[in-house]
Amino acid sequence: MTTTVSASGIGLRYGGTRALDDVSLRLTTGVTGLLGPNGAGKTTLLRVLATALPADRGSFTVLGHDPGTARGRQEVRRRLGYLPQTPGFHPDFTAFEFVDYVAILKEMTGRAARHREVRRVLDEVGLAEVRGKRIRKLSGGMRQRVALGAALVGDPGFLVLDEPTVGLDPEQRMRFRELIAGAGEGRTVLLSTHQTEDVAMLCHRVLVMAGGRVRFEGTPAELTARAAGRVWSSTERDPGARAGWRTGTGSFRNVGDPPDGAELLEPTLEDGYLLTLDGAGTGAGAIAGEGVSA
Ligand SMILES: Nc1ncnc2c1ncn2[C@@H]1O[C@H](COP(=O)(O)OP(=O)(O)OP(=O)(O)O)[C@@H](O)[C@H]1O
Repeated sequence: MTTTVSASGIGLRYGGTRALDDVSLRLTTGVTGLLGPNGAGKTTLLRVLATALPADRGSFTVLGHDPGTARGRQEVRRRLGYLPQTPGFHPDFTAFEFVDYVAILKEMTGRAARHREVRRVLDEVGLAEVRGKRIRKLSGGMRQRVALGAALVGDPGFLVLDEPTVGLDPEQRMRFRELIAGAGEGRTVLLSTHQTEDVAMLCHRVLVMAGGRVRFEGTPAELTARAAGRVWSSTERDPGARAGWRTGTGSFRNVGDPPDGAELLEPTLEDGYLLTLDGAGTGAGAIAGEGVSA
């Protein structure tokens, strides 16, 4: 598959904090998931790729354009849709007014064509009926859809979504996943999330970051396969497990290095993710702390 976005050796520090450390990646058309614990550098990476924050070192290209030059940056921005972690809504705007405002910022100056585009994206995210409602009157799920609609203005080839499903209930999340999957048809989408199910259900590729570095890049199946033979069931908590918890059936589910003769279980993507963090030497404490119950 053709590479649409590629980055090489990206580094960025905030004072003494190394937020990105030699990050290289390649994206192709479709939805790529970006997983990582709090503070891994996900938002920083997305902001760099969205040209909202300049990196200290390294380079990247988006759809053949190099944002290292003023001209290239403008070309990248024209092809970019960005849904930030906290979209800056004005709550008294209607959904239509907000998306229209974003369309103006995206250089759409012709009023009639712009309004057609605003109606098109609000339709695409299923908000045609409520486009005249004020944003403060909309549910959290609808607000996120307004933000996605705004990101889709101008039909961008590269869509950057920073934790768009956070705080949504399961039904809204499912609805949002459908929209992201639709948006990923023919587009390059980079989706930062803490939800491993988002990645398992939506993504054709996944990146795992920890401590500012990319720790894994591959398919969801390859990430899951990292936990093959490393998840097992036991009646008592296994002290050798990296993480273990009592499940609803009363038995323990353990992740780590199983003892001989252990009853192995089918791994999930989350197991592969946890073991990847453990291998990175950055997540072991968190994994044990969160996962183990006596
Ligand atoms: N504006 C800032 N000034 C100083 N340090 C920052 C700033 N933004 C982020 N950091 C630090 O940089 C590191 C990476 O943060 P970043 O927000 O990119 O991580 P993240 O993976 O998106 O985390 P989360 O999942 O919590 O959103 C963290 O150590 C964070 O505390």
